[in-house]
Amino acid sequence: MKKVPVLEIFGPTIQGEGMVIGRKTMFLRTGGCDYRCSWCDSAFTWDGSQKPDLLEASDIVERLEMEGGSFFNHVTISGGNPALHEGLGEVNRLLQEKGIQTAVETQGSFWQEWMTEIDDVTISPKPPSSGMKTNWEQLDAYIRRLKDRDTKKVSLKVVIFDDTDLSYAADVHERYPEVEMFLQTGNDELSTADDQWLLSHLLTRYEWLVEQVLHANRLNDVKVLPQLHTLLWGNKQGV
Ligand SMILES: C[S@@+](CC[C@H](N)C(=O)[O-])C[C@H]1O[C@@H](n2cnc3c(N)ncnc32)[C@H](O)[C@@H]1O
Ligand SMILES: Nc1nc2[nH]cc(C(=O)O)c2c(=O)[nH]1
Ligand code: SF4
Ligand SMILES: [Mg+2]
Repeated sequence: MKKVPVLEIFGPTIQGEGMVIGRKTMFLRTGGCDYRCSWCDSAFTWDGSQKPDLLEASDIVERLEMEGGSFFNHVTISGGNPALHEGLGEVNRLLQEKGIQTAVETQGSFWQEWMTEIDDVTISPKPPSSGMKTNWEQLDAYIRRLKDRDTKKVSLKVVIFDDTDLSYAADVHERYPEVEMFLQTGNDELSTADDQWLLSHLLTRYEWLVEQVLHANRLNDVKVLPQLHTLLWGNKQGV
């Protein structure tokens, strides 16, 4: 079995973003990413500042159960880019065998067959402010393979920092009108420890984003969200 580089396991907490926002969940965060987003809030997964543990699927599930006890039935797999790791297929299988639902967060740049088995897939293509480029044909194929699954769901989530990002989000929405779409406030203050100040700063940015969407006729069928966990706990890791 292929081992998985694990950066952190934490929870239960609430899912702070996107399609299952507010849901009680555990987090499994893998190490390594094929992107280098300028504003990545999880750069510790790829910049060498923190070292992952290489773990077997059964050990990962054991650690989730040690951390979460009997207080969870949902696990969110994030990173880094979890889609770099074949071994997560076995983790997903073991969790679902126990009746635990699964979600994944990925930018959609790498494919794994286990992706089709995940209950809630969030694909988060990166807008111009990130400095990354979208491969549209690759994204087309990704969404095609995920959107017609029976009881399992897929959504798109674009983080917005400025007007150019908004226009990119409208392009994404027009290309995949049938996929549920979320716009998320970008956090441009990743190093402050002043939670009260950050809260009001991010709420102001959320209000700006809402205003923009209200007046954008290419964005009539989207949901606009803040990162709830950042409002509650600031830039703290592992929450
Ligand atoms: C850290 S990424 C890990 C999963 C995957 N690499 C991805 O980008 O989708 C998880 C989510 O956090 C978002 N994110 C990263 N940095 C952010 C920031 N500074 N403000 C708001 N959202 C951010 C990403 O766009 C993504 O939707
Ligand atoms: N509570 C909480 N919700 C989240 N949603 C997406 C996260 C991520 O880093 O992928 C995240 C996270 O790190 N914490
Ligand atoms: S794709 Fe995700 S983890 Fe990778 S650099 Fe961008 S935000 Fe960070
Ligand atoms: Mg995060």
